[in-house]
Amino acid sequence: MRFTLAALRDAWSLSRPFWNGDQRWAARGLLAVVVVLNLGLVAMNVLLTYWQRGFYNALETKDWQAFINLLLIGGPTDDFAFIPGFSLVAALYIVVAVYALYLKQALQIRWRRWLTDSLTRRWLGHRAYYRLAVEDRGTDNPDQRLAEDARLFVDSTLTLGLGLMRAVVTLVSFVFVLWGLSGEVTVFGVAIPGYLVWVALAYSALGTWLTHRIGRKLIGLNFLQERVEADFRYALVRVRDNVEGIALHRGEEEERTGLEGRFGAVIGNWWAIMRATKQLTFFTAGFSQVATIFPFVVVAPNYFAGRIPLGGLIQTSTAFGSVQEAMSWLVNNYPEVAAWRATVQRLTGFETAISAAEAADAEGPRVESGTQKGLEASGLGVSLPDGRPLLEDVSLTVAPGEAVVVSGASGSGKSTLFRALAGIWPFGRGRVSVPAGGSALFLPQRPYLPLGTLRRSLSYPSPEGSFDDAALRAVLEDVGLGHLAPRLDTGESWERVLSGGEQQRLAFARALLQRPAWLFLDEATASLDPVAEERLYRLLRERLPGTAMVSIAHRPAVAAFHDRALRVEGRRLVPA
Ligand SMILES: Nc1ncnc2c1ncn2[C@@H]1O[C@H](COP(=O)(O)OP(=O)(O)OP(=O)(O)O)[C@@H](O)[C@H]1O
Repeated sequence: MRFTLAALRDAWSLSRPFWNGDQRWAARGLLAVVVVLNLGLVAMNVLLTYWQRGFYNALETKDWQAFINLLLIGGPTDDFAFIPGFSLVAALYIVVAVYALYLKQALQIRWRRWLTDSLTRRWLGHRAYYRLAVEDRGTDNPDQRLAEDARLFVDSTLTLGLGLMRAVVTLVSFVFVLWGLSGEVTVFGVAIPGYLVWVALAYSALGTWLTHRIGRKLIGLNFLQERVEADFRYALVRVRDNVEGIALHRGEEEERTGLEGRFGAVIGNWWAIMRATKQLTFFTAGFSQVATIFPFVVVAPNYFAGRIPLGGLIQTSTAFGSVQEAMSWLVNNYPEVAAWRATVQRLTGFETAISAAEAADAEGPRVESGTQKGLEASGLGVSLPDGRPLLEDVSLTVAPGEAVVVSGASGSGKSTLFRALAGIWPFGRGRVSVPAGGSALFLPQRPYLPLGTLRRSLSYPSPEGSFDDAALRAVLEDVGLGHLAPRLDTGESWERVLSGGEQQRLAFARALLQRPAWLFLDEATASLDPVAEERLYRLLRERLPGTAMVSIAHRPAVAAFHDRALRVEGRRLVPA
Protein backbone atom coordinates (compact mmCIF):
# COMPACT_ATOMS: atom_id res chain seq x y z
CA MET A 1 0.00 0.00 0.00
CA ARG A 2 2.85 2.33 0.96
CA PHE A 3 4.49 1.38 -2.32
CA THR A 4 1.42 2.41 -4.31
CA LEU A 5 0.80 5.67 -2.51
CA ALA A 6 4.43 6.83 -2.75
CA ALA A 7 4.54 5.93 -6.46
CA LEU A 8 1.29 7.73 -7.17
CA ARG A 9 2.37 10.81 -5.22
CA ASP A 10 5.68 11.00 -7.10
CA ALA A 11 4.01 10.40 -10.45
CA TRP A 12 1.44 13.11 -9.71
CA SER A 13 4.06 15.67 -8.75
CA LEU A 14 5.86 14.94 -12.04
CA SER A 15 2.62 15.25 -14.04
CA ARG A 16 0.74 18.04 -12.27
CA PRO A 17 2.39 20.98 -14.06
CA PHE A 18 1.39 19.49 -17.42
CA TRP A 19 -2.26 18.93 -16.52
CA ASN A 20 -2.52 22.32 -14.80
CA GLY A 21 -0.21 24.27 -17.11
CA ASP A 22 -0.85 26.34 -20.20
CA GLN A 23 -1.62 23.24 -22.29
CA ARG A 24 -4.20 22.05 -19.79
CA TRP A 25 -7.31 22.48 -21.92
CA ALA A 26 -5.91 20.64 -24.92
CA ALA A 27 -4.49 17.91 -22.65
CA ARG A 28 -7.61 17.51 -20.55
CA GLY A 29 -9.81 17.59 -23.66
CA LEU A 30 -7.81 14.85 -25.33
CA LEU A 31 -7.78 12.80 -22.14
CA ALA A 32 -11.56 13.18 -21.77
CA VAL A 33 -12.13 11.93 -25.34
CA VAL A 34 -9.75 9.00 -24.82
CA VAL A 35 -11.48 8.10 -21.54
CA VAL A 36 -14.93 8.27 -23.15
CA LEU A 37 -13.78 6.06 -26.04
CA ASN A 38 -12.33 3.55 -23.58
CA LEU A 39 -15.56 3.55 -21.61
CA GLY A 40 -17.37 2.97 -24.90
CA LEU A 41 -15.24 -0.12 -25.44
CA VAL A 42 -16.18 -1.46 -22.00
CA ALA A 43 -19.85 -0.73 -22.66
CA MET A 44 -19.65 -2.66 -25.93
CA ASN A 45 -18.04 -5.58 -24.12
CA VAL A 46 -20.95 -5.63 -21.67
CA LEU A 47 -23.42 -5.44 -24.56
CA LEU A 48 -21.62 -8.29 -26.29
CA THR A 49 -22.19 -10.62 -23.32
CA TYR A 50 -25.97 -10.10 -23.74
CA TRP A 51 -25.58 -10.61 -27.47
CA GLN A 52 -23.60 -13.79 -26.72
CA ARG A 53 -26.35 -15.08 -24.46
CA GLY A 54 -28.99 -14.55 -27.16
CA PHE A 55 -26.71 -16.02 -29.81
CA TYR A 56 -25.91 -19.23 -27.91
CA ASN A 57 -29.53 -19.67 -26.94
CA ALA A 58 -30.44 -19.32 -30.65
CA LEU A 59 -27.89 -22.05 -31.41
CA GLU A 60 -29.21 -24.31 -28.68
CA THR A 61 -32.83 -23.88 -29.82
CA LYS A 62 -31.78 -24.07 -33.53
CA ASP A 63 -33.61 -20.77 -34.21
CA TRP A 64 -32.28 -19.91 -37.70
CA GLN A 65 -34.01 -16.51 -37.95
CA ALA A 66 -32.68 -15.32 -34.56
CA PHE A 67 -29.23 -16.62 -35.54
CA ILE A 68 -29.21 -14.54 -38.76
CA ASN A 69 -30.66 -11.47 -37.04
CA LEU A 70 -28.01 -11.54 -34.33
CA LEU A 71 -25.26 -11.88 -36.93
CA LEU A 72 -26.45 -8.99 -39.10
CA ILE A 73 -28.72 -6.11 -38.05
CA GLY A 74 -29.96 -7.39 -34.73
CA GLY A 75 -33.26 -8.49 -33.28
CA PRO A 76 -35.15 -9.47 -30.15
CA THR A 77 -33.82 -11.96 -27.59
CA ASP A 78 -35.34 -13.52 -24.48
CA ASP A 79 -34.13 -10.64 -22.34
CA PHE A 80 -34.34 -7.61 -24.67
CA ALA A 81 -36.73 -6.31 -27.29
CA PHE A 82 -33.73 -5.50 -29.49
CA ILE A 83 -30.04 -6.36 -29.41
CA PRO A 84 -27.86 -4.94 -32.24
CA GLY A 85 -26.32 -7.51 -34.59
CA PHE A 86 -22.68 -8.54 -34.43
CA SER A 87 -21.76 -6.75 -37.68
CA LEU A 88 -22.95 -3.39 -36.30
CA VAL A 89 -21.30 -3.78 -32.92
CA ALA A 90 -18.04 -5.06 -34.46
CA ALA A 91 -17.88 -2.17 -36.98
CA LEU A 92 -18.41 0.40 -34.23
CA TYR A 93 -15.93 -1.42 -31.98
CA ILE A 94 -13.21 -1.22 -34.65
CA VAL A 95 -13.69 2.53 -35.20
CA VAL A 96 -13.73 3.29 -31.47
CA ALA A 97 -10.68 1.06 -30.81
CA VAL A 98 -8.67 2.74 -33.60
CA TYR A 99 -9.45 6.27 -32.40
CA ALA A 100 -8.96 5.37 -28.73
CA LEU A 101 -5.40 4.36 -29.61
CA TYR A 102 -4.72 7.18 -32.09
CA LEU A 103 -5.85 9.93 -29.74
CA LYS A 104 -4.03 8.31 -26.82
CA GLN A 105 -0.83 8.47 -28.90
CA ALA A 106 -1.53 12.11 -29.76
CA LEU A 107 -1.83 12.88 -26.04
CA GLN A 108 1.28 10.83 -25.34
CA ILE A 109 3.50 12.81 -27.74
CA ARG A 110 2.13 16.13 -26.50
CA TRP A 111 2.85 15.17 -22.91
CA ARG A 112 6.30 13.79 -23.75
CA ARG A 113 7.22 16.97 -25.62
CA TRP A 114 6.17 19.04 -22.64
CA LEU A 115 8.00 16.85 -20.09
CA THR A 116 11.24 16.64 -22.08
CA ASP A 117 11.12 20.34 -22.78
CA SER A 118 10.48 21.33 -19.18
CA LEU A 119 13.16 18.98 -17.77
CA THR A 120 15.69 20.10 -20.38
CA ARG A 121 14.98 23.77 -19.64
CA ARG A 122 15.40 23.28 -15.92
CA TRP A 123 18.50 21.12 -16.38
CA LEU A 124 20.16 23.73 -18.57
CA GLY A 125 18.68 26.71 -16.70
CA HIS A 126 20.43 27.96 -13.54
CA ARG A 127 23.35 25.80 -14.79
CA ALA A 128 21.94 22.80 -12.90
CA TYR A 129 23.68 20.49 -15.43
CA TYR A 130 27.05 21.91 -14.34
CA ARG A 131 26.41 21.62 -10.63
CA LEU A 132 25.08 18.06 -11.05
CA ALA A 133 28.22 17.15 -13.00
CA VAL A 134 30.76 18.57 -10.53
CA GLU A 135 28.85 17.51 -7.46
CA ASP A 136 27.72 13.89 -7.45
CA ARG A 137 24.12 13.84 -6.26
CA GLY A 138 23.49 10.26 -7.37
CA THR A 139 21.85 11.39 -10.57
CA ASP A 140 23.69 9.19 -13.03
CA ASN A 141 23.25 9.56 -16.78
CA PRO A 142 21.03 12.66 -17.18
CA ASP A 143 20.83 11.95 -20.93
CA GLN A 144 19.09 8.66 -20.19
CA ARG A 145 16.65 10.34 -17.84
CA LEU A 146 15.79 13.07 -20.34
CA ALA A 147 15.43 10.77 -23.34
CA GLU A 148 14.46 7.29 -22.16
CA ASP A 149 12.88 7.75 -18.75
CA ALA A 150 10.73 10.69 -19.86
CA ARG A 151 9.42 8.63 -22.80
CA LEU A 152 8.77 5.54 -20.67
CA PHE A 153 7.09 7.55 -17.94
CA VAL A 154 4.57 9.14 -20.31
CA ASP A 155 3.91 5.94 -22.29
CA SER A 156 3.50 3.76 -19.24
CA THR A 157 1.50 6.26 -17.19
CA LEU A 158 -1.07 6.59 -19.95
CA THR A 159 -1.14 2.92 -20.89
CA LEU A 160 -1.30 1.65 -17.33
CA GLY A 161 -3.64 4.45 -16.21
CA LEU A 162 -6.14 3.77 -18.98
CA GLY A 163 -5.77 0.02 -18.47
CA LEU A 164 -6.51 0.44 -14.77
CA MET A 165 -9.50 2.65 -15.50
CA ARG A 166 -10.88 0.10 -17.93
CA ALA A 167 -10.33 -2.62 -15.37
CA VAL A 168 -12.22 -0.66 -12.71
CA VAL A 169 -15.12 0.17 -15.04
CA THR A 170 -15.21 -3.42 -16.33
CA LEU A 171 -15.21 -4.63 -12.77
CA VAL A 172 -18.10 -2.42 -11.74
CA SER A 173 -20.17 -3.21 -14.87
CA PHE A 174 -19.62 -6.92 -14.74
CA VAL A 175 -20.13 -7.13 -11.00
CA PHE A 176 -23.69 -5.92 -11.68
CA VAL A 177 -24.11 -8.40 -14.55
CA LEU A 178 -22.69 -11.22 -12.46
CA TRP A 179 -24.73 -10.30 -9.39
CA GLY A 180 -27.88 -10.48 -11.50
CA LEU A 181 -26.89 -13.86 -12.89
CA SER A 182 -25.66 -15.64 -9.77
CA GLY A 183 -28.23 -16.95 -7.43
CA GLU A 184 -27.93 -17.44 -3.73
CA VAL A 185 -26.02 -20.21 -2.04
CA THR A 186 -26.48 -21.32 1.49
CA VAL A 187 -23.31 -22.02 3.41
CA PHE A 188 -23.71 -23.39 6.95
CA GLY A 189 -27.26 -22.16 6.95
CA VAL A 190 -26.34 -18.61 5.86
CA ALA A 191 -27.76 -17.43 2.51
CA ILE A 192 -25.14 -15.59 0.47
CA PRO A 193 -26.56 -13.51 -2.40
CA GLY A 194 -24.42 -12.89 -5.50
CA TYR A 195 -22.04 -15.63 -4.42
CA LEU A 196 -20.24 -15.71 -7.80
CA VAL A 197 -19.16 -12.09 -7.26
CA TRP A 198 -17.62 -12.98 -3.89
CA VAL A 199 -15.85 -16.02 -5.33
CA ALA A 200 -14.37 -13.91 -8.19
CA LEU A 201 -13.28 -11.15 -5.82
CA ALA A 202 -11.67 -13.56 -3.36
CA TYR A 203 -9.84 -15.43 -6.12
CA SER A 204 -8.44 -12.21 -7.62
CA ALA A 205 -7.54 -10.58 -4.32
CA LEU A 206 -5.52 -13.63 -3.34
CA GLY A 207 -3.78 -13.57 -6.75
CA THR A 208 -2.93 -9.87 -6.45
CA TRP A 209 -1.48 -10.21 -2.98
CA LEU A 210 0.68 -13.19 -3.98
CA THR A 211 1.85 -11.43 -7.16
CA HIS A 212 3.05 -8.43 -5.21
CA ARG A 213 4.87 -10.62 -2.71
CA ILE A 214 6.60 -12.62 -5.44
CA GLY A 215 7.29 -9.78 -7.88
CA ARG A 216 8.20 -6.73 -5.82
CA LYS A 217 11.97 -7.20 -6.16
CA LEU A 218 11.50 -6.44 -9.86
CA ILE A 219 11.12 -2.72 -9.04
CA GLY A 220 14.67 -2.36 -7.71
CA LEU A 221 16.05 -4.58 -10.46
CA ASN A 222 14.38 -2.51 -13.19
CA PHE A 223 15.78 0.66 -11.66
CA LEU A 224 19.27 -0.81 -11.72
CA GLN A 225 18.86 -2.11 -15.27
CA GLU A 226 18.18 1.38 -16.60
CA ARG A 227 21.31 2.57 -14.88
CA VAL A 228 23.69 -0.18 -16.03
CA GLU A 229 22.38 0.04 -19.60
CA ALA A 230 23.03 3.79 -19.61
CA ASP A 231 26.49 3.34 -18.07
CA PHE A 232 27.38 0.85 -20.81
CA ARG A 233 26.07 3.15 -23.54
CA TYR A 234 27.99 6.09 -22.11
CA ALA A 235 31.22 4.05 -22.05
CA LEU A 236 30.68 3.27 -25.76
CA VAL A 237 30.15 6.96 -26.51
CA ARG A 238 33.38 7.78 -24.63
CA VAL A 239 35.28 5.38 -26.88
CA ARG A 240 33.68 6.94 -29.96
CA ASP A 241 34.63 10.43 -28.76
CA ASN A 242 38.21 9.51 -27.88
CA VAL A 243 39.25 7.25 -30.75
CA GLU A 244 42.60 8.92 -31.18
CA GLY A 245 43.67 8.84 -27.54
CA ILE A 246 42.77 5.17 -27.35
CA ALA A 247 44.47 4.28 -30.65
CA LEU A 248 47.66 6.14 -29.69
CA HIS A 249 47.84 4.39 -26.34
CA ARG A 250 47.01 1.07 -28.01
CA GLY A 251 44.37 1.00 -25.33
CA GLU A 252 41.99 -1.34 -27.19
CA GLU A 253 42.47 -4.28 -24.83
CA GLU A 254 42.01 -2.10 -21.77
CA GLU A 255 38.92 -0.50 -23.32
CA ARG A 256 37.52 -3.91 -24.21
CA THR A 257 38.00 -5.08 -20.61
CA GLY A 258 36.31 -1.92 -19.35
CA LEU A 259 33.39 -2.33 -21.74
CA GLU A 260 33.14 -6.02 -20.89
CA GLY A 261 32.94 -5.10 -17.20
CA ARG A 262 30.12 -2.66 -17.80
CA PHE A 263 28.32 -5.04 -20.10
CA GLY A 264 28.84 -7.74 -17.45
CA ALA A 265 26.80 -5.56 -15.08
CA VAL A 266 24.03 -5.38 -17.72
CA ILE A 267 24.03 -9.16 -18.09
CA GLY A 268 24.29 -9.83 -14.35
CA ASN A 269 21.30 -7.66 -13.56
CA TRP A 270 19.40 -9.03 -16.53
CA TRP A 271 19.80 -12.57 -15.13
CA ALA A 272 18.43 -11.36 -11.82
CA ILE A 273 15.45 -9.83 -13.69
CA MET A 274 14.99 -13.09 -15.60
CA ARG A 275 14.98 -15.16 -12.40
CA ALA A 276 12.51 -12.81 -10.71
CA THR A 277 10.32 -12.75 -13.84
CA LYS A 278 10.43 -16.54 -14.06
CA GLN A 279 9.16 -16.92 -10.50
CA LEU A 280 6.47 -14.36 -11.16
CA THR A 281 5.46 -15.94 -14.47
CA PHE A 282 5.18 -19.39 -12.87
CA PHE A 283 2.60 -17.88 -10.63
CA THR A 284 0.79 -15.55 -13.06
CA ALA A 285 0.69 -18.13 -15.90
CA GLY A 286 -0.71 -20.72 -13.51
CA PHE A 287 -3.17 -18.16 -12.21
CA SER A 288 -4.45 -17.25 -15.69
CA GLN A 289 -4.60 -20.89 -16.81
CA VAL A 290 -6.79 -21.75 -13.87
CA ALA A 291 -8.76 -18.57 -14.52
CA THR A 292 -9.87 -19.82 -17.97
CA ILE A 293 -11.71 -22.83 -16.54
CA PHE A 294 -12.41 -21.60 -13.04
CA PRO A 295 -15.66 -19.76 -14.02
CA PHE A 296 -17.02 -22.88 -15.77
CA VAL A 297 -16.26 -25.01 -12.74
CA VAL A 298 -18.03 -22.52 -10.49
CA VAL A 299 -21.11 -22.16 -12.74
CA ALA A 300 -21.30 -25.79 -13.97
CA PRO A 301 -23.43 -27.10 -11.05
CA ASN A 302 -26.24 -24.67 -11.96
CA TYR A 303 -26.01 -25.62 -15.64
CA PHE A 304 -26.06 -29.39 -15.04
CA ALA A 305 -28.91 -28.99 -12.59
CA GLY A 306 -30.81 -27.41 -15.52
CA ARG A 307 -31.21 -24.07 -13.73
CA ILE A 308 -29.60 -22.10 -16.59
CA PRO A 309 -29.45 -22.65 -20.36
CA LEU A 310 -26.21 -22.82 -22.42
CA GLY A 311 -26.39 -19.06 -23.23
CA GLY A 312 -26.72 -18.37 -19.51
CA LEU A 313 -23.69 -20.55 -18.77
CA ILE A 314 -21.60 -18.74 -21.41
CA GLN A 315 -22.69 -15.29 -20.26
CA THR A 316 -22.15 -16.12 -16.61
CA SER A 317 -18.70 -17.53 -17.21
CA THR A 318 -17.77 -14.53 -19.41
CA ALA A 319 -19.00 -12.13 -16.73
CA PHE A 320 -17.20 -14.10 -14.05
CA GLY A 321 -14.03 -14.14 -16.17
CA SER A 322 -14.29 -10.38 -16.74
CA VAL A 323 -14.71 -9.59 -13.05
CA GLN A 324 -11.85 -11.87 -12.15
CA GLU A 325 -9.62 -10.49 -14.92
CA ALA A 326 -10.38 -6.88 -14.01
CA MET A 327 -9.60 -7.63 -10.38
CA SER A 328 -6.37 -9.33 -11.47
CA TRP A 329 -5.15 -6.22 -13.28
CA LEU A 330 -2.04 -6.02 -11.12
CA VAL A 331 -1.31 -9.73 -11.60
CA ASN A 332 -1.35 -9.30 -15.37
CA ASN A 333 0.59 -6.02 -15.44
CA TYR A 334 3.08 -6.46 -12.63
CA PRO A 335 6.31 -6.31 -14.69
CA GLU A 336 5.06 -3.14 -16.43
CA VAL A 337 4.05 -1.58 -13.11
CA ALA A 338 7.46 -2.46 -11.64
CA ALA A 339 9.23 -0.87 -14.65
CA TRP A 340 6.99 2.21 -14.37
CA ARG A 341 7.78 2.54 -10.66
CA ALA A 342 11.52 2.42 -11.42
CA THR A 343 11.09 5.12 -14.08
CA VAL A 344 9.13 7.32 -11.66
CA GLN A 345 11.93 6.91 -9.11
CA ARG A 346 14.61 7.87 -11.62
CA LEU A 347 12.71 10.92 -12.84
CA THR A 348 11.76 12.02 -9.34
CA GLY A 349 15.41 11.73 -8.23
CA PHE A 350 16.47 13.78 -11.23
CA GLU A 351 13.83 16.41 -10.61
CA THR A 352 14.72 16.65 -6.93
CA ALA A 353 18.41 17.07 -7.78
CA ILE A 354 17.56 19.82 -10.30
CA SER A 355 15.39 21.57 -7.69
CA ALA A 356 18.22 21.34 -5.15
CA ALA A 357 20.64 22.75 -7.74
CA GLU A 358 18.17 25.58 -8.48
CA ALA A 359 17.81 26.32 -4.78
CA ALA A 360 21.60 26.36 -4.36
CA ASP A 361 22.00 28.67 -7.35
CA ALA A 362 22.64 31.61 -5.05
CA GLU A 363 25.54 29.80 -3.35
CA GLY A 364 29.15 30.17 -4.43
CA PRO A 365 30.98 33.23 -5.69
CA ARG A 366 28.51 35.64 -7.31
CA VAL A 367 29.08 37.69 -10.43
CA GLU A 368 27.05 40.90 -10.45
CA SER A 369 26.79 44.03 -12.56
CA GLY A 370 27.99 47.15 -10.84
CA THR A 371 28.18 50.86 -11.54
CA GLN A 372 31.97 51.11 -11.28
CA LYS A 373 34.17 51.26 -14.39
CA GLY A 374 36.40 48.23 -13.90
CA LEU A 375 36.10 44.62 -12.78
CA GLU A 376 36.34 44.24 -9.02
CA ALA A 377 36.55 41.08 -6.98
CA SER A 378 36.87 41.26 -3.23
CA GLY A 379 36.93 38.71 -0.44
CA LEU A 380 36.57 35.96 -3.00
CA GLY A 381 36.88 32.45 -1.59
CA VAL A 382 36.99 29.40 -3.85
CA SER A 383 36.51 25.89 -2.44
CA LEU A 384 36.37 22.33 -3.69
CA PRO A 385 33.02 20.48 -3.84
CA ASP A 386 33.83 18.82 -0.49
CA GLY A 387 34.27 22.26 1.13
CA ARG A 388 38.09 22.32 1.32
CA PRO A 389 39.32 25.87 0.56
CA LEU A 390 41.40 26.30 -2.58
CA LEU A 391 41.79 30.09 -2.69
CA GLU A 392 41.05 32.56 0.08
CA ASP A 393 40.43 36.26 0.28
CA VAL A 394 41.20 36.95 -3.37
CA SER A 395 41.04 40.60 -4.39
CA LEU A 396 41.38 41.62 -7.99
CA THR A 397 40.71 44.82 -9.90
CA VAL A 398 41.04 45.16 -13.65
CA ALA A 399 40.52 48.49 -15.41
CA PRO A 400 38.78 48.65 -18.81
CA GLY A 401 41.28 47.80 -21.55
CA GLU A 402 43.86 46.57 -19.03
CA ALA A 403 45.57 43.18 -19.50
CA VAL A 404 46.50 41.04 -16.49
CA VAL A 405 48.30 37.70 -16.54
CA VAL A 406 47.90 35.13 -13.75
CA SER A 407 50.42 32.33 -13.22
CA GLY A 408 51.01 29.75 -10.50
CA ALA A 409 51.91 26.13 -9.84
CA SER A 410 49.90 23.38 -11.46
CA GLY A 411 46.90 22.48 -9.31
CA SER A 412 47.07 25.74 -7.35
CA GLY A 413 43.55 26.69 -8.43
CA LYS A 414 43.99 29.00 -11.43
CA SER A 415 41.37 27.28 -13.60
CA THR A 416 38.98 27.16 -10.67
CA LEU A 417 39.48 30.91 -10.19
CA PHE A 418 38.74 31.34 -13.91
CA ARG A 419 35.46 29.41 -13.38
CA ALA A 420 34.63 31.57 -10.37
CA LEU A 421 35.21 34.75 -12.41
CA ALA A 422 32.88 33.28 -15.05
CA GLY A 423 30.25 32.80 -12.34
CA ILE A 424 29.89 29.07 -12.90
CA TRP A 425 31.82 27.69 -9.90
CA PRO A 426 29.23 26.84 -7.26
CA PHE A 427 31.53 26.44 -4.21
CA GLY A 428 32.97 29.34 -2.24
CA ARG A 429 31.89 32.85 -1.40
CA GLY A 430 32.39 36.50 -2.21
CA ARG A 431 31.48 38.47 -5.27
CA VAL A 432 32.83 39.70 -8.56
CA SER A 433 31.45 42.96 -9.83
CA VAL A 434 31.62 43.76 -13.54
CA PRO A 435 30.47 47.04 -15.13
CA ALA A 436 26.91 46.79 -16.39
CA GLY A 437 26.48 46.35 -20.12
CA GLY A 438 29.96 44.99 -20.85
CA SER A 439 30.00 41.56 -22.45
CA ALA A 440 32.44 38.90 -21.30
CA LEU A 441 33.94 35.94 -23.15
CA PHE A 442 35.77 33.02 -21.57
CA LEU A 443 38.22 30.90 -23.56
CA PRO A 444 39.14 27.67 -21.76
CA GLN A 445 42.14 25.50 -22.63
CA ARG A 446 39.98 23.09 -24.63
CA PRO A 447 37.44 25.11 -26.60
CA TYR A 448 33.98 23.66 -26.93
CA LEU A 449 32.98 23.02 -30.53
CA PRO A 450 29.26 22.33 -30.96
CA LEU A 451 27.97 19.72 -33.41
CA GLY A 452 27.29 21.05 -36.90
CA THR A 453 28.98 23.36 -39.36
CA LEU A 454 32.21 25.30 -38.99
CA ARG A 455 30.10 28.47 -39.28
CA ARG A 456 28.21 27.42 -36.14
CA SER A 457 31.45 26.68 -34.26
CA LEU A 458 32.92 30.05 -35.21
CA SER A 459 29.82 32.03 -34.31
CA TYR A 460 29.20 30.18 -31.01
CA PRO A 461 27.65 31.21 -28.60
CA SER A 462 25.91 33.63 -31.01
CA PRO A 463 23.46 31.85 -33.30
CA GLU A 464 24.69 30.58 -36.66
CA GLY A 465 24.15 33.37 -39.18
CA SER A 466 25.04 36.19 -36.77
CA PHE A 467 28.10 37.14 -38.86
CA ASP A 468 28.33 37.54 -42.60
CA ASP A 469 30.58 35.39 -44.80
CA ALA A 470 33.13 38.16 -45.39
CA ALA A 471 33.66 38.67 -41.64
CA LEU A 472 34.00 34.93 -41.04
CA ARG A 473 36.47 34.44 -43.90
CA ALA A 474 38.56 37.42 -42.84
CA VAL A 475 38.78 36.29 -39.26
CA LEU A 476 39.74 32.73 -40.31
CA GLU A 477 42.52 34.25 -42.40
CA ASP A 478 43.67 36.40 -39.46
CA VAL A 479 44.05 33.48 -37.04
CA GLY A 480 45.83 31.29 -39.61
CA LEU A 481 42.88 29.08 -40.58
CA GLY A 482 42.36 30.58 -44.06
CA HIS A 483 42.42 27.10 -45.63
CA LEU A 484 39.13 26.30 -43.86
CA ALA A 485 37.24 29.24 -45.44
CA PRO A 486 35.71 27.11 -48.26
CA ARG A 487 34.37 24.66 -45.66
CA LEU A 488 32.31 27.09 -43.61
CA ASP A 489 29.11 25.16 -44.26
CA THR A 490 30.52 21.68 -43.93
CA GLY A 491 29.01 19.68 -41.11
CA GLU A 492 31.82 17.68 -39.48
CA SER A 493 32.90 16.39 -36.15
CA TRP A 494 35.16 19.46 -36.00
CA GLU A 495 36.46 18.53 -32.58
CA ARG A 496 38.07 15.46 -34.11
CA VAL A 497 39.11 17.03 -37.40
CA LEU A 498 40.87 20.12 -36.06
CA SER A 499 44.18 19.84 -34.21
CA GLY A 500 44.40 21.15 -30.63
CA GLY A 501 46.23 24.25 -31.86
CA GLU A 502 43.68 24.82 -34.65
CA GLN A 503 40.86 24.59 -32.13
CA GLN A 504 42.60 27.25 -30.03
CA ARG A 505 42.99 29.45 -33.12
CA LEU A 506 39.28 29.04 -33.74
CA ALA A 507 38.59 30.21 -30.17
CA PHE A 508 40.63 33.37 -30.84
CA ALA A 509 38.60 33.89 -34.00
CA ARG A 510 35.47 33.80 -31.84
CA ALA A 511 36.93 36.49 -29.58
CA LEU A 512 37.68 38.69 -32.61
CA LEU A 513 34.13 38.27 -33.88
CA GLN A 514 32.37 38.77 -30.54
CA ARG A 515 34.54 41.76 -29.51
CA PRO A 516 33.82 41.36 -25.77
CA ALA A 517 34.56 44.10 -23.25
CA TRP A 518 36.09 41.48 -20.94
CA LEU A 519 38.10 38.55 -22.21
CA PHE A 520 39.29 35.72 -19.96
CA LEU A 521 41.76 33.15 -21.29
CA ASP A 522 42.75 29.96 -19.44
CA GLU A 523 45.92 28.65 -21.09
CA ALA A 524 44.15 29.36 -24.35
CA THR A 525 47.38 29.10 -26.37
CA ALA A 526 48.88 26.07 -24.60
CA SER A 527 48.80 23.92 -27.76
CA LEU A 528 50.35 26.56 -30.04
CA ASP A 529 53.96 27.17 -30.98
CA PRO A 530 55.53 30.39 -29.57
CA VAL A 531 55.33 32.17 -32.97
CA ALA A 532 51.61 31.47 -33.35
CA GLU A 533 51.01 32.33 -29.70
CA GLU A 534 52.69 35.70 -30.14
CA ARG A 535 50.79 36.37 -33.36
CA LEU A 536 47.41 35.67 -31.77
CA TYR A 537 48.05 37.76 -28.65
CA ARG A 538 49.35 40.62 -30.81
CA LEU A 539 46.22 40.38 -32.95
CA LEU A 540 44.01 40.57 -29.87
CA ARG A 541 45.75 43.65 -28.53
CA GLU A 542 45.64 45.41 -31.93
CA ARG A 543 42.08 44.52 -32.90
CA LEU A 544 40.49 44.78 -29.48
CA PRO A 545 42.31 47.67 -27.81
CA GLY A 546 39.34 48.46 -25.57
CA THR A 547 38.99 44.87 -24.32
CA ALA A 548 40.31 44.08 -20.85
CA MET A 549 42.09 40.71 -20.66
CA VAL A 550 42.74 38.30 -17.81
CA SER A 551 44.99 35.47 -18.99
CA ILE A 552 46.06 32.39 -17.12
CA ALA A 553 49.38 31.30 -18.59
CA HIS A 554 52.53 29.46 -17.63
CA ARG A 555 54.79 30.78 -20.40
CA PRO A 556 56.77 33.95 -19.65
CA ALA A 557 56.45 35.09 -23.30
CA VAL A 558 52.71 35.61 -22.80
CA ALA A 559 53.39 38.05 -19.97
CA ALA A 560 54.89 40.47 -22.51
CA PHE A 561 51.39 41.18 -23.87
CA HIS A 562 50.00 42.12 -20.49
CA ASP A 563 50.24 45.24 -18.35
CA ARG A 564 50.43 43.47 -14.99
CA ALA A 565 51.31 40.02 -13.63
CA LEU A 566 49.81 38.17 -10.64
CA ARG A 567 50.61 34.79 -9.05
CA VAL A 568 48.64 32.22 -7.10
CA GLU A 569 50.72 31.38 -4.06
CA GLY A 570 49.69 29.77 -0.77
CA ARG A 571 45.96 30.08 -1.57
CA ARG A 572 46.35 33.81 -2.26
CA LEU A 573 46.55 35.91 -5.38
CA VAL A 574 49.64 38.11 -5.06
CA PRO A 575 51.59 40.44 -7.39
CA ALA A 576 54.21 38.43 -9.32
N1 LIG B 1 35.24 19.22 -9.92
C1 LIG B 1 36.27 19.03 -9.09
N2 LIG B 1 36.17 18.14 -8.09
C2 LIG B 1 37.18 17.92 -7.23
N3 LIG B 1 38.36 18.56 -7.30
C3 LIG B 1 38.54 19.47 -8.26
C4 LIG B 1 37.50 19.75 -9.22
N4 LIG B 1 37.97 20.69 -10.07
C5 LIG B 1 39.25 20.98 -9.67
N5 LIG B 1 39.59 20.25 -8.61
C6 LIG B 1 40.86 20.27 -7.88
O1 LIG B 1 41.20 21.61 -7.60
C7 LIG B 1 42.58 21.81 -7.68
C8 LIG B 1 42.86 23.00 -8.57
O2 LIG B 1 42.50 22.70 -9.89
P1 LIG B 1 42.70 23.76 -11.07
O3 LIG B 1 42.28 23.10 -12.32
O4 LIG B 1 42.05 25.02 -10.68
O5 LIG B 1 44.29 23.97 -11.04
P2 LIG B 1 45.21 24.83 -12.01
O6 LIG B 1 45.97 25.75 -11.14
O7 LIG B 1 44.41 25.45 -13.10
O8 LIG B 1 46.13 23.68 -12.59
P3 LIG B 1 46.87 23.56 -14.01
O9 LIG B 1 47.89 24.67 -14.06
O10 LIG B 1 47.49 22.23 -13.92
O11 LIG B 1 45.81 23.68 -15.05
C9 LIG B 1 43.18 20.52 -8.22
O12 LIG B 1 43.76 19.83 -7.14
C10 LIG B 1 41.99 19.76 -8.75
O13 LIG B 1 42.16 18.38 -8.58
